[in-house]
Amino acid sequence: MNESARPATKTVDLTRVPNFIGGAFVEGGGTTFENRFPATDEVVSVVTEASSDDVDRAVSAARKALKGPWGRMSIPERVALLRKLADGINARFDEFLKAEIRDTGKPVSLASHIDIPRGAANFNVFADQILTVSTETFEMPTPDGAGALNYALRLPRGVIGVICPWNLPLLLMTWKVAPALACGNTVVVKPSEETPSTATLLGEVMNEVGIPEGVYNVVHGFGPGSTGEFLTRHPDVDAITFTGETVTGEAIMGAAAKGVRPVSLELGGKNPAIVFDTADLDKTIEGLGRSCFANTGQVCLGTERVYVQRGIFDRVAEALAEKARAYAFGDPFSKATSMGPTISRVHQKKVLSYYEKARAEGATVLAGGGAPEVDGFEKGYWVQPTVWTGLPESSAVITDEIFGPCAHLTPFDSEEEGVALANDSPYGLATSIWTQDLSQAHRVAKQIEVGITWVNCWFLRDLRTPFGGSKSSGVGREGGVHSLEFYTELRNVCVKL
Ligand SMILES: NC(=O)c1ccc[n+]([C@@H]2O[C@H](COP(=O)([O-])OP(=O)(O)OC[C@H]3O[C@@H](n4cnc5c(N)ncnc54)[C@H](O)[C@@H]3O)[C@@H](O)[C@H]2O)c1
Ligand SMILES: O=C/C=C/C=C(\O)C(=O)O
Repeated sequence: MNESARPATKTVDLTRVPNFIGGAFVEGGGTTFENRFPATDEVVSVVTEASSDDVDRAVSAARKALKGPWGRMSIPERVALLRKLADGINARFDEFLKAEIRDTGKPVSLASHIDIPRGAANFNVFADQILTVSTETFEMPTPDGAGALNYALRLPRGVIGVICPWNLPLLLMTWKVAPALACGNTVVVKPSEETPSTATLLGEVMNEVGIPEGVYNVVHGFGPGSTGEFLTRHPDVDAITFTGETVTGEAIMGAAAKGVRPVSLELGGKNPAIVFDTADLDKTIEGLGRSCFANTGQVCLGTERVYVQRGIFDRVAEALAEKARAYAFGDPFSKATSMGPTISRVHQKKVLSYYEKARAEGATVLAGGGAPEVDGFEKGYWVQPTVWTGLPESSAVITDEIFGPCAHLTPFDSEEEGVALANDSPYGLATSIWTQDLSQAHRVAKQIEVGITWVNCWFLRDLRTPFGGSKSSGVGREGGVHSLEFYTELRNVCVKL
């Protein structure tokens, strides 16, 4: 037991979700708002919104922690605590799992294999990374012949504002918090208003393992005119890392400009898949089935545009439609359920509005196109996995990020045409290329204007690799040493010998 560990606080009451500031759970000074279970529309908790003063207290607690034991810890001491955090989440796996499912409605089969394991693993990934990172030195000659030595110091940036989305709440939050802490920073986290629970529960684990108070803080609320904006405009926040919609990223980049704070932005996408006629059809359909429909299509790396070489178009279209029809809706806590609802009534209506738009524009609906009736869960925010073809590339269904379980298929003839279609988007986050001609794979991968390209696979993640978007899909890269580049600042020291 870490001697600095404080006794575990009583299990936090997630039916009235508090903020977590300076190591203590506190009611927010703002309003309260409801948190609903997306499968039934039932209110599962009330969340206390942080006020501007609460955000200020959280930033002050984070600043103070930098000057306390945390700021004096060695890298091995921080690493030991990061590993305890991973262990602490795993020790309470079922609590995190239940909280994540209640907030998101995602099936237990998904949350238990992706969200919670990765939410814990991220701490070990960056514990490893920080132990092996090096800096640089240069010897230089000087006129007097004695020379000089230059060496770089890698220092924490300070207080990091962390703003998270609702689609992979724990995973995407610790994807930022883990490297931030590994580098010796402190954080103020603003979870999505849709998914407050797991970030709050992590506060308890922070106390259990002995993370000093103020290192990790959680403030709940919304964006504009609320907690998110209070945080990004707070003058004592040294850097901001954000994952969410592109339009939000633009607002946050603007807020960060005052005080010249660095930002890391992981933003929206409208990801293409390019299927060549040499593709292995079984592997391609398995991969596209996941990339189009996983997490009810609420994955930033997911596919919403599928370009298929004409010779195999009909086979791919029918096989993908069959995949869409095979999903089982139902109780997210049941292992038999393979697709959950969307996150909210608002998002469900957004997705269904595109389904209507496609129908109105004369799309051929190969599968889905509406909302399913789910026995016992009639009030849930359900949408059908949907496959279309026949729309012009100018359709909003093909240009806008829908963030639902839907994809439009377009045939193409030449490789050049396939590449041009895939690149015809202001977004540039991810793509997948399906071909057994690996020369073609390498040639095409170099031309697609995205941050991440998968060949004959999807969402295969080596966490040491650079992760991020090009064009309107982001600024910067996180993952491996790239996260350390964002969460530290390099200082060069030149010593005259
Ligand atoms: N690139 C990636 O790695 C990645 C990963 C997951 C999700 N996303 C994107 O996130 C979006 C879905 O998530 P979302 O709906 O939660 O995104 P969102 O932009 O609506 O909200 C994200 C977070 O930002 C906060 N926020 C909103 N406006 C703000 C403002 N003006 N100032 C400060 N904070 C503000 C929200 O409260 C929330 O916590 C999709 O576009 C998806 O593509 C991207
Ligand atoms: O919805 C977006 C998913 C992002 C996934 C990661 O950031 C990751 O796998 O580290």
